[in-house]
Amino acid sequence: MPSSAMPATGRPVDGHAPLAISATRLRKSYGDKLVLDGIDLHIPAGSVFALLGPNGAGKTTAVKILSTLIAADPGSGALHVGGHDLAVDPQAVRAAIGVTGQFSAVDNLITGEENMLLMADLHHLPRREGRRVAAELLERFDLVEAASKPASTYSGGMKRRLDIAMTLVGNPRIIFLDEPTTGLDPRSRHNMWAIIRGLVADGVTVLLTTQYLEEADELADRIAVLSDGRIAAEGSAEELKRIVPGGHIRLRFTDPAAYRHAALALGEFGRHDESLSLQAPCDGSQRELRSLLDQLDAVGIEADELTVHTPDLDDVFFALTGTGTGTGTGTGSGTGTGTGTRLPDQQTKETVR
Ligand SMILES: Nc1ncnc2c1ncn2[C@@H]1O[C@H](COP(=O)(O)OP(=O)(O)OP(=O)(O)O)[C@@H](O)[C@H]1O
Repeated sequence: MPSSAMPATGRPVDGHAPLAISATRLRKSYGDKLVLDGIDLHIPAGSVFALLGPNGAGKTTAVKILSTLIAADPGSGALHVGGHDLAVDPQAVRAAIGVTGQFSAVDNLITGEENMLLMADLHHLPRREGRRVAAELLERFDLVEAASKPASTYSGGMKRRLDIAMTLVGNPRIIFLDEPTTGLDPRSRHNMWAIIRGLVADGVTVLLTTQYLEEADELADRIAVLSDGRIAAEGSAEELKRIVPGGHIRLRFTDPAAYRHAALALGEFGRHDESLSLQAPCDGSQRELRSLLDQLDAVGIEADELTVHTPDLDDVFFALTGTGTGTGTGTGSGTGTGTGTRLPDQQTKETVR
């Protein structure tokens, strides 16, 4: 969507969805450390937007600013959330949003239900309404059985669910989720994804930060890759994957002679002598695959293993940060490894826009 079609007011233009969050030239430094170097974010209502980056990239800082917890630096452009100007009416922004941070808001000393009722009190819900909302959310987040037990006895996944349920007590239409699945096991992570999808189906806008490439790929309509305080690339997962040439076929042999013949037939590229494997660039299309197999057939060689790798977000990240290739993680569908791929902490920047 062109940025000219995205006003900061939250109103729709040219039939586009209204913007739930809009930030221009968002800047933040801590002392002489520049954390956000003038980033732009335009997030349509009812969508999931992922801020993706390694430790220290500035994801939490962006969330803290947009949720009014800390101020942006002077010199930042306009910042609007829920149609409200952060500089003019932070109270209205607070009323429109819910925030689940990396550090849980759950009080471990009281029960899940008491935590929920406390939130209902904070939102000034009448007692009966508070009980109704708490019961509904405990049910929705599969916490009915645990509701009368102290939160200290909950697993990490249960605590995270309670945390989000508490965030929803005020029925926010915009939710910030700061690394919602960090530290969760694969099952809890998938449960959390289902919860997030449910929120979006209800029309809620979600800004989530994550270090997991797979999570952004699974959930987000749009993804911004934060690198060195700037957005190195932004787009849908598919758009981002198109900017990198990560596709290849990997052929593995057990017979060294067959390996050498295949290497000669295919033009000696992508040799890994130790593992007796060859890697040939391929866009994953039937035509390219057939052509490569025809070349092998012509010299009467059969590989013992053949895998097709299509570009995934690993490739995007490595291309954007110039840290090598993310080969070997997305074999087959190219959509991840099942447990989530975490970004490396160290990166160097290479702008690809
Ligand atoms: N209050 C603070 N004072 C000084 N430096 C800070 C402060 N808060 C954050 N930083 C620094 O700003 C940088 C960005 O931190 P931030 O927490 O926004 O990163 P992040 O992308 O959310 O990382 P993580 O995935 O580890 O949470 C880091 O280098 C961090 O050390």
